Amino acid sequence: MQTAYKRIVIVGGGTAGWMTAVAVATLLPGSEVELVESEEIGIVGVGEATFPFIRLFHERVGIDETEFLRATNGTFKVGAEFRNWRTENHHYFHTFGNFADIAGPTSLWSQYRRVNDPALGVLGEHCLASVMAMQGRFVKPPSEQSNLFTYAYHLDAVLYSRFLRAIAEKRGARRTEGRIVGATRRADGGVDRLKLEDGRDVAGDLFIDCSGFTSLLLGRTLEEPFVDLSHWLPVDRAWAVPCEPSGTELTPHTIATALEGGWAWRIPLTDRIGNGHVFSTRYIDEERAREQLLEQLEGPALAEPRLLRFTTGHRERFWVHNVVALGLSSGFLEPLESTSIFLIQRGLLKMIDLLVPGKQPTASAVNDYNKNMLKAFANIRDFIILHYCLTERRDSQLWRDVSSMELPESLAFRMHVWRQTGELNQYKEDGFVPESWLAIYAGMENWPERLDPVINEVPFEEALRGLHQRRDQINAYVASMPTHAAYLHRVPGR
Ligand SMILES: Cc1cc2nc3c(=O)[nH]c(=O)nc-3n(C[C@H](O)[C@H](O)[C@H](O)COP(=O)(O)OP(=O)(O)OC[C@H]3O[C@@H](n4cnc5c(N)ncnc54)[C@H](O)[C@@H]3O)c2cc1C
Repeated sequence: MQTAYKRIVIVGGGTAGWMTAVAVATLLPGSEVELVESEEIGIVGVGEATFPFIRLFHERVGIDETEFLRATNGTFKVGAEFRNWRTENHHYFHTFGNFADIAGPTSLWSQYRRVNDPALGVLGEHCLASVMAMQGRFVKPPSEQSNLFTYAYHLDAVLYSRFLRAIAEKRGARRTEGRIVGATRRADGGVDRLKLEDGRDVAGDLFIDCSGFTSLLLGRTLEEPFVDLSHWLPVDRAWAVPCEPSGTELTPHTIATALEGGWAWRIPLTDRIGNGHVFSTRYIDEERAREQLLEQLEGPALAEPRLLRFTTGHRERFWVHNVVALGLSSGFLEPLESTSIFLIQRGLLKMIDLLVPGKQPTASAVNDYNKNMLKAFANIRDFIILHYCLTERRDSQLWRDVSSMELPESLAFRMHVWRQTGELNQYKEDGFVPESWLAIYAGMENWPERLDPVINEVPFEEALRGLHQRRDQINAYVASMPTHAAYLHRVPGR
């Protein structure tokens, strides 16, 4: 049985558009799927570091990992390394791993703080995935111990769109080439049909707006207001350029290096390194930002750097009438934690779950969808701001401003609770798990003012021995793993 929306039209063929086409063609059998895109306009073509949710998405839509890695020159990602964020020459890891217990008498971080033994190194050395990143090694978690850590990927964004397109078309999605110049509305305010430049019309029952920053339907046609977040997330430009790999170790993680007016990314693929400098024109001009990026490259540039312009923020609502926006058309919160593709996949699967066959989603279900997406954006917004506001750098205006700015109330409250009580379970929600918040707090050396006395239930010597043992076990396990490059060579067809 098909859903109330027989004809589903997708506007745009970037990562968001083709992911949507695959999901709709696979999970909503009986729907007619048409994707309209303009080759002349092209796609944003960045977005190459991901979040572990991508694996769940691939599983739901039946995408095979080996085929995906081969098609996208993909590599594995266990997290990110943050360089120079707290102070210059300081670095830490935020990986998709755990730190054993995070509350109660055996809380690992609390015992680590309590025993205060310099020989134990930084807290990251007690997290398996972070040690894998530090040593450039990778294996998938054993299936019986999948709670040890999880992983995501780095991918070539252009190849990923192509790969998804081939799958979507094979599963019945139809592609229409053409530039959309407008849309006609129904009596209830929804969209009736798209108008193409050459005079053709594309009619639909449900329109998924994946048109990128132009937000053709939700922004331009329906005029849904934009919530500007640039007072908290001031970056507004990025230079992006691939370069040849230098022959150094293929890291199983992204690197984000803080600079004078923003930060630079390094994303390793099997054939090249993706680089970018995300910056704010309030603090550095475009030319200087371009120079800083080129100075950082570890190998010859493979193209001219490309400039991307954006404003951080999102639409007030994401699903209005018969239009749902996914991807950049719905909003963008800067790429520091690789959350944009995650938000697309999350919104997409939630939308599909609401399209119950034979029923129109109720107004309250749509309302819940909007609230839920708003919350997801707010949580990620807070998590990204955390990386900036804890800085101890005062060497340029960007760092002076972000370290003294007024924070969103939700974040200020969380940070207060952490400092006062060491409580992390308040972070149990979609997206970033408590361990992620702990990784940033620990990495930035931001600790609670006192430790919960309950940890004294464990004798001091026992706690100290336990920490040393765990660290030794992690080191021995990681030493037995292949390097990330060697592991990738085992992917068939490489
Ligand atoms: C600097 C930067 C770095 C990023 N890094 C990451 C990252 O590491 N990880 C991550 O998860 N995300 C990242 N993102 C976000 C990520 O790039 C996007 O979420 C992802 O690529 C999806 O883009 P999209 O499909 O929404 O838009 P686009 O790729 O821009 O696609 C828009 C589509 O709409 C079509 N279109 C637009 N107007 C018309 C028209 N008038 N007629 C017909 N067709 C039209 C275009 O042709 C295109 O096909 C980054 C973004 C930026 C800007």
